[in-house]
This record gives sequence, structure tokens and C-alpha cells, in this order.
Amino acid sequence: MRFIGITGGVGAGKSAILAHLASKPGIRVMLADEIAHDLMQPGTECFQKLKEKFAGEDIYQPDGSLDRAQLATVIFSDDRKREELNAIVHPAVREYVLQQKEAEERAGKLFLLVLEAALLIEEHYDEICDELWYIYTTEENRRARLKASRGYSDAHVDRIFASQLSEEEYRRHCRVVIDNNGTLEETLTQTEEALRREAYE
Ligand SMILES: CC(C)(COP(=O)(O)OP(=O)(O)OC[C@H]1O[C@@H](n2cnc3c(N)ncnc32)[C@H](O)[C@@H]1O)[C@@H](O)C(=O)NCCC(=O)NCCS
Ligand SMILES: Nc1ncnc2c1ncn2[C@@H]1O[C@H](COP(=O)(O)OP(=O)(O)OP(=O)(O)O)[C@@H](O)[C@H]1O
Repeated sequence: MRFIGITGGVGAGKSAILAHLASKPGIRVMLADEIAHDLMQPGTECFQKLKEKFAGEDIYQPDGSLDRAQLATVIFSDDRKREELNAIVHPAVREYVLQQKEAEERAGKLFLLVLEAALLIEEHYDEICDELWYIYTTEENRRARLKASRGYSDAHVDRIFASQLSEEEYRRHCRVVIDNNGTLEETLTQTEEALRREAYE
């Protein structure tokens, strides 16, 4: 089993590529943000730590769970708060990912395990992944797509861009680059080519 990490800036189109990979037999896709979400549910250790660190912040829904939109506003407009959240959540995500990797290795049923994470490089997943892939989409295209599909404002897009790595940094760390500036069909063709080229199939 090979273990690859997939990353790229907000709105790069990772979801569609990951959904395609997940639909193929022998491939399992894990999403770091989804794992983080589960690990931050009320009653968990992360939830309790966040409650202490973010005391006074209005980041909860009426049912007591975290309000993602509010949390996003807080962490993308305050570097210190984002770092505090990262320090609480990311070690737990990494531990979970490592456990899953070991379990899948033992089970021996997959030929490919995939992890998607925004902070793959910053969190040194290169240490546990066999290789990293970068989904490249220009800032201009990502901005337009995010405004159209999620109704994000330019200011919100700017804040998230500022919290993520530059194209050069992503390219420096990732061996495979998938260009998602064209149609999704072209992107999925590149994905299939990369799978063949890397001799995964
Ligand atoms: C901040 C949250 C609430 C935003 O959720 P929402 O669905 O509204 O996000 P949105 O679709 O606008 O995408 C935000 C973008 O920022 C990325 N991102 C998420 N968390 C972080 C972070 N801590 N630092 C930098 N980028 C991040 C996402 O992957 C995505 O690319 C959510 O991503 C979250 O709970 N983040 C904390 C957990 C985390 O660190 N997840 C990423 C694990 S690598
Ligand atoms: N090749 C494409 N052409 C046009 N639109 C696209 C293309 N790829 C993705 N999109 C659209 O761009 C938007 C952002 O894509 P997506 O949600 O997959 O990004 P993401 O990288 O998963 O984002 P995040 O970083 O928030 O997880 C979506 O509305 C998606 O439908």
C-alpha cells in the first residue's frame, strides 16, 4: 500500500479529485478537515481545550457544537488564534491518521491510501506519506469559483489565501502536480495519468 498526501489552496478543486479517487476500488480517502471536525465535537478533549483557549469567543451554535462559519472568521483573521487551534487539533488529527495508516497496512486490502489536508506541508506529513500531490489552480480561478459557489467575499478569500502557502512552496514540496485550471474532465484525466505513471495501478 502506498500512502499519498494531497494538498492545495482553498477552492483548488480537491473535493472533486478526491471523490473520483474514492470511487475507485482499493483506494481509501481521508479528509483531515473532516477528521478534525469529528475530533472537535462536544465532549471530546479537543472541544474542551478549545473552550478554554477560545473563552469569550462567540463560536458556538445554539446546540453547543462549534459554529464553523464563526470559527473560520476568528481563525482566518487572527494568526495567533489559528496557531492556538492548530496546536490543539493537529496533533490529534495526526495521531488518528497514523492509527488508520497502520490499521490499513495490517488489513492489506488497499493499494492506495490518500490523505487530503490543507496543512499537509506545514504539519510535516511528508514524514509519513510516500509522496505529496499538489492541486494547482490559480488564485484568480479559485477566487472566482469560491465567490460563485460559496458566496465568499473578496475579503474572506484574501484572509484564507493569506493563511495558506504560496504556489512556489506547494510546488517545492510536491512531486506530482495536477492542474485544475481547465475543465474537471481534463483534471480527472491528469489524475488517471498520474496514477498510471506512478505505477499505483
Ligand atoms: C476553519 C473551518 C471552520 C472552516 O470551515 P469551512 O467549511 O467554512 O471552510 P472553507 O470551505 O471555507 O475552507 C477553508 C479553507 O481553509 C483550510 N483550513 C482549514 N483549517 C485551516 C487552518 N487551521 N489553517 C489554514 N487553513 C485551514 C481548509 O482546508 C480550506 O482549504 C474548518 O476548516 C475547521 O474547523 N478548521 C480547523 C480544523 C483544521 O485545522 N482543519 C484542517 C486540517 S489540515
Ligand atoms: N475544473 C473546474 N472547473 C470549474 N469549477 C471547478 C473546477 N474544479 C472545481 N470547481 C469548483 O470550484 C469550487 C471549489 O472546489 P472544491 O470545493 O472542490 O475545492 P477544495 O479544494 O475542495 O476546497 P477547500 O480547500 O475548501 O476544501 C467548487 O464549486 C467546484 O465545483
